[in-house]
Amino acid sequence: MGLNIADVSVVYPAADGRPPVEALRRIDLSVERDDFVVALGASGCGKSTLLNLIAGFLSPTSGSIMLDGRPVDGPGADRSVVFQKHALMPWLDVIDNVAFGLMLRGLPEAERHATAGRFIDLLGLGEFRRSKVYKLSGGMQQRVGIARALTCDPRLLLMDEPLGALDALTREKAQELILRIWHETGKAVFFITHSVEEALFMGTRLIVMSPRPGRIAHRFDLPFSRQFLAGAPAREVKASPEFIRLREEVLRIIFADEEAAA
Ligand SMILES: Nc1ncnc2c1ncn2[C@@H]1O[C@H](COP(=O)(O)OP(=O)(O)OP(=O)(O)O)[C@@H](O)[C@H]1O
Repeated sequence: MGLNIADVSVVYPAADGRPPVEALRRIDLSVERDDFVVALGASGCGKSTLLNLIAGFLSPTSGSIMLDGRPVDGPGADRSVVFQKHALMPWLDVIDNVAFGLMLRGLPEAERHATAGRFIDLLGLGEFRRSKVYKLSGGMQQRVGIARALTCDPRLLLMDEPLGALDALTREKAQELILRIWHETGKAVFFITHSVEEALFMGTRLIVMSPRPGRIAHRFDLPFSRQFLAGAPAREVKASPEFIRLREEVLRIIFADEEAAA
């Protein structure tokens, strides 16, 4: 069970005089419950295309995508997406932003506020429930976006560079928070980042993609998030010899792709 992507290719058709783009070629990937799969790779290697396929925003040109044994043929409540730009509604307060998906499902206010409140507390935003989101910092707004995604109780959380716009310190704190929440809620996660350090720290599995055509070029099983969740300080994990060795190995792969593309 879980997500199963089998032999998936995507070709964007020719448009406006531009030739077709083979964005993904023959992708095989499974994401099980409790997996935290991170996708990393040079710009244009198809990471967002892959996420959009899983979200059901896009259909594959060939191949199949199954979630819990059923074909993915459009967006669904079993998947939630968190983007770098959080697309919150600035005129609503935190709780109504977080409860928005539940409102669309027709749940009564008391019920949706009770559920939303649990995730607001989990994300450390309890005292800001009634604040308008435009008054919050970028990091807090991103936490509102994550709480909103979790409130819909998806099987799979899809995150497209969710921390890319945050400053370094807030980003590290947010990484740790997301790992704790992942651990507590047992969600499967598919996470895109451009940061090698973030990818290594957060994933249980890492796929490194290569461009033209987009494909999975390398796969790694990672121990670091579990070391952190078992009590090791994050900076200590990120400074360990094994972490640094893998970081250099992955950086070499990505630099080689960037140079080949230049
Ligand atoms: N709607 C589209 N029509 C045509 N080509 C597209 C479309 N969307 C993406 N592409 C092309 O498909 C390839 C993969 O794009 P995609 O955005 O999935 O890569 P990415 O790895 O997410 O890139 P980045 O890291 O820059 O966000 C790129 O060559 C891109 O230009």
